[in-house]
Amino acid sequence: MATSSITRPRIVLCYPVESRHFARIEQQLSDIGIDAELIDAGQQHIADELLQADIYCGHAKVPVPWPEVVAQGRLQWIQSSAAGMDHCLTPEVVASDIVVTSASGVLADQVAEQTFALLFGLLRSLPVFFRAQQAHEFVRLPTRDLHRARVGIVGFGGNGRRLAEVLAPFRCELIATDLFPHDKPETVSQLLPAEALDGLLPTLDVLILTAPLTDQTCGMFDADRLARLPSHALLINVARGAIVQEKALVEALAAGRLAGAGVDVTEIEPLDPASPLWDLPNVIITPHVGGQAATRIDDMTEFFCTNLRRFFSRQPLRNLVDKTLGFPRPEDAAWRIPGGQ
Ligand SMILES: NC(=O)c1ccc[n+]([C@@H]2O[C@H](COP(=O)([O-])OP(=O)(O)OC[C@H]3O[C@@H](n4cnc5c(N)ncnc54)[C@H](O)[C@@H]3O)[C@@H](O)[C@H]2O)c1
Ligand SMILES: O=C(O)[C@H](O)CO
Repeated sequence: MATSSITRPRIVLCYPVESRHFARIEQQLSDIGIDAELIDAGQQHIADELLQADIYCGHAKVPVPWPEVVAQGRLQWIQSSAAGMDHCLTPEVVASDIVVTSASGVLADQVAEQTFALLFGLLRSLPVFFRAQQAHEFVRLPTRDLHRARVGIVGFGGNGRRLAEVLAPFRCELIATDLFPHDKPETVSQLLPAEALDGLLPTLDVLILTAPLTDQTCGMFDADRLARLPSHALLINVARGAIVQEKALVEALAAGRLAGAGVDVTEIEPLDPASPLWDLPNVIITPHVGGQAATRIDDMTEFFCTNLRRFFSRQPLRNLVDKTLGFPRPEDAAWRIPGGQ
């Protein structure tokens, strides 16, 4: 882990903090006796600021000159304000000594609510009813329930676990798969290894994706895998678009081999206005807003404060990213500690 022996650390923030978040971080530093230079970079100055930063907390999707920043040798720690590390783990960062921590699970409440909205929107046929409403038509058709449904969750980290807590009271059966299938909570009937996925798919009514985008998950839902789902199944993707091959998804939905999809994320964002996904009647698209609810900045700031305290007292950081895996190992994940403290 990086050392905390910097004389006057320069901490650069690049996520949309308001003055109260800035003040909260200053207070945290003062509480632990650290005299630091705290800078709210904003996106315009991020490149210049990062060249002189010891610690960075923010999004990696901003134009960061990572090769120069890494070559400068000053940056010790990146606290990503995103859970997904796909924009942060550049080859230079991976090869460097820079410690990287993610926001895994930090946005779990927000993502669970988004998933809930997409799932119930599809189960209760809201796309059909919205269109009928616009046409002033009183259309009635059968709707579906969540209770008694079998719901698969792929990726059982911070988001998957919180989602299971939110859905369990509906008395559906929840079955999760994970690369590290440990610590099974009571919310799920089974926590299976990732390899069990293909056997699970034909038994599901709903499939929810909450895994990170990695070499292993990229494109993993191709036509063959989608075809394993029953034709009445619904697919919800609140993870990363590239986990699902969009062309295969469109074909499966259009042919009725899949009943519906709710996607907060797409292969390319923004989604191309010409994409056939827009016009499918059984699809709800939201523009990658799952983790964007207003409360996220408060939650992110609290999490950064926790890790700042741990960094300067040389305790292991929460959500330390295993750069080879592309996400934190379960033993370092914030979800293992209530409140992530
Ligand atoms: N829609 C949004 O706005 C939004 C918000 C936050 C996160 N995300 C996405 O959701 C992902 C998950 O977020 P999180 O906070 O739960 O992260 P996390 O790191 O806490 O959890 C990811 C889990 O997926 C598991 N996993 C990895 N590879 C797998 C595989 N091949 N099969 C099954 N499981 C696998 C990991 O072991 C881990 O338990 C992020 O990586 C990010 O891409 C999207
Ligand atoms: O990964 C995340 O936290 C969200 O998708 C925002 O990038």
